[in-house]
Amino acid sequence: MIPLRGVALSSSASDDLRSEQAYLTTLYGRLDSLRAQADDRLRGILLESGGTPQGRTQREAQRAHYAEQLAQMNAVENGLLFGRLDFAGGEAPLYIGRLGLSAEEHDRDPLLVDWRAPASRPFYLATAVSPDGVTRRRHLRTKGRVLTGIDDEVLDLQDGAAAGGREDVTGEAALLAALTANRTGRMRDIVETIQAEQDEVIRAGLAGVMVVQGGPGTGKTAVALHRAAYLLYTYRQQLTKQGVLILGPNPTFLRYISQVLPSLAETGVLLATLGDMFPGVRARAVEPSAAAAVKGRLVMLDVLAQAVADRQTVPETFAEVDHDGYPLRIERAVLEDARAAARRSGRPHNVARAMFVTEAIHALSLQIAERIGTDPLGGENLLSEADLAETRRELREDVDVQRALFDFWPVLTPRQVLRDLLSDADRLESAGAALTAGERALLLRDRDAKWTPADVPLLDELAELLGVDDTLRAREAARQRREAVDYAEGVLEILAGSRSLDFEDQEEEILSALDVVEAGAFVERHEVLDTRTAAERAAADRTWVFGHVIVDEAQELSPMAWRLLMRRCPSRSMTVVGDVAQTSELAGTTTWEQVFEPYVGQRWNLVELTVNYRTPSEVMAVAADVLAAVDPALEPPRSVRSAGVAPWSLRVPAVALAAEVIAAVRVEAAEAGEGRVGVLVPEGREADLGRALVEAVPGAAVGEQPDLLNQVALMTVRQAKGLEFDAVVVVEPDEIIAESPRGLSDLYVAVTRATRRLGVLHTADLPKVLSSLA
Ligand SMILES: Nc1ncnc2c1ncn2[C@@H]1O[C@H](COP(=O)(O)OP(=O)(O)OP(=O)(O)O)[C@@H](O)[C@H]1O
Repeated sequence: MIPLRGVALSSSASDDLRSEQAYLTTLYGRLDSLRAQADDRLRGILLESGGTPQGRTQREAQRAHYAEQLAQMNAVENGLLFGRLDFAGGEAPLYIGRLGLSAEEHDRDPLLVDWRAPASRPFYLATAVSPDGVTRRRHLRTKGRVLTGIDDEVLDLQDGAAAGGREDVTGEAALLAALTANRTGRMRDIVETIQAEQDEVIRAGLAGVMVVQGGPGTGKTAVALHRAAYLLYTYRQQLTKQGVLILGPNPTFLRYISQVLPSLAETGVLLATLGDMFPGVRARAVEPSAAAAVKGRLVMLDVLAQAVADRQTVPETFAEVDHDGYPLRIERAVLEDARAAARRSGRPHNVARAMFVTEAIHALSLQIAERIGTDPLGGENLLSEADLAETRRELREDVDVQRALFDFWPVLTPRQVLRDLLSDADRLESAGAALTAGERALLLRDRDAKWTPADVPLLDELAELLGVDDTLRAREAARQRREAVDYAEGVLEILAGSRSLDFEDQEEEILSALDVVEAGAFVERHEVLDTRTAAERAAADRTWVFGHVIVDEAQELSPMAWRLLMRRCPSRSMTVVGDVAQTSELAGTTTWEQVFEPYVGQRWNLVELTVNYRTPSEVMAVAADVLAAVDPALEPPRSVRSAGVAPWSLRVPAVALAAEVIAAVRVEAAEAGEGRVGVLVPEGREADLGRALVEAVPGAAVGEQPDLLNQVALMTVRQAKGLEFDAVVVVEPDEIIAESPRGLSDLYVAVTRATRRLGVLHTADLPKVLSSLA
């Protein structure tokens, strides 16, 4: 590192700084002029109006293009340039940054190469042993538009060894600076210091399922996000249209990672939790994990199919309706036949309904024919085919008949079926024969209970089982269009009216809007163009098929949740990152084979990340004991650094626990300085300790969605999934273990959240797995 101030610089170092600063200034100059150009063009487009529908579509596409360009250029204002490669043999150096820039359009020698371009790859991969033609890798540090420092790595075996460079990391100084910086409550991008094993994952091809297994802190989340940016850059056309989905474990986590893609100038990605995956539902309620576990099992497929079948009913013996002044008996057998025919069609419930109605009406029309058309002389029925058709039409239009048939085979929505099922013990018993009585009891809840994330795959499955009757959809679309045309006719009438006022004393014929356009065409011209991005449209459409799906903390997803995701990604172009040692959810997985075998057989790739960038070695030594208890076969990831601070534990009297938590938070907050402190507690203590903490430390973040921007946040381990803090205080580890059959994994998650300091507060004996802290 060459500091700018404080230490006298050698003349060559200060020359370097001066010339790199000059280059940086040139880059910003170019960025400014491109930004001004895009801004001008955008303004021009916004001022235009009218034109043909095609013209408007083109204009809209241009508007979106320039708006995106501007957003991208604004996003890279900070950290535009961060690297330089020098090559052997006098080749011109390459500058690497967040965006590609050329002096002129289509210039072959770029001023700045996008970090995702193939040419940038040696910046992440070249080593002294395998330099790939690179003689020097330079990290350039900037603040705003000012260069603040330079780190050089000479990729020469001898010089590298002399400088004590490590072979296992690239850009060591820049990496350590990033890893030891205070946390801010928002994840930062790692584009300047991506490591070789991470780069392999980020730049893997688009096709197929790639599973990235790695212990805590190995950068799985970071890699997943950078991979999204890489894929969007490399396969832009395809992915901009279809969109990329990133699924994270909870809203707090999504907020935590929300800045990373925008800082990489990518915004077209849908970030969602499982609870967001059914449009119109924001499933946020918390339920006992045992209930979620039942909902996550594939046995629910039978339960749901039966719940739908149970809505297709028949009367005990018959039902009677009034038709055309006569009582009409609808026999059980008629409905049974109609039901059997509709079920045999194999169509979803709402689609098969039309067949049920047709069959029932056909049978009823024969019944009527028998009553009124029987030939007293014993000949053929007196009603002609046309009479029968007329009878069927009358039956079809008879509101009483319609209502009766609706009751026996109603149009259903997923929400209605699931709500009815989960709030009615009888329905549950009937549909849930495949469950035990205990499991059914776990599912039973109030009718007005709020949706939980585990409900979402069930809603999605029901949507498949129920289907949408296209004739109903077409009827609704036709109705909307009729309304629009009526409205347009109204508008055109007003125009016609104004003509007679304005021009009544003029001789020549003046064409009004009404003369040149009929209402239908008028509607077409004024239909609103869908200007939403693929991500926005995908969020609103349950059947949207994504170009690529990235799943984080994937070990937590249940088999039912995987079904939902696979439906959203029939191409199976997926990146799945997780750690089977950290699984908390009872319905989650502890082996990846189990997840993918049913969908892709053996056709998935497993990549492992092995270096822990988050947790220092002192903390990781504690975590390794916990991991050994989870599964002795699992290897802890290797810490890339030590923090020089020993983890601590403190036994406190039970009555003083809250006071001790507060005291520990104060000490840790002082130690953390600008950094963040996380207090991780058992679920059973969250409310009480949260209350006590907020009273003593105003502004501390607690509750369902703690705001991580606060310096101190208290939460359960489940909420802390994927997060990190400079200092972590784990409270009552034995209770964390006891709270769940996966309690040891939860404790493993808890002790691996710290980037610097770890402390444990306990009132009972320390659990054996933490005995190294005693
Ligand atoms: N190459 C890198 N350069 C700089 N920082 C990195 C790098 N790789 C990872 N990190 C940092 O290490 C920390 C851990 O990364 P991340 O959260 O992605 O790990 P993870 O594997 O998802 O962990 P967990 O399984 O605990 O959720 C983050 O602060 C991340 O920014």
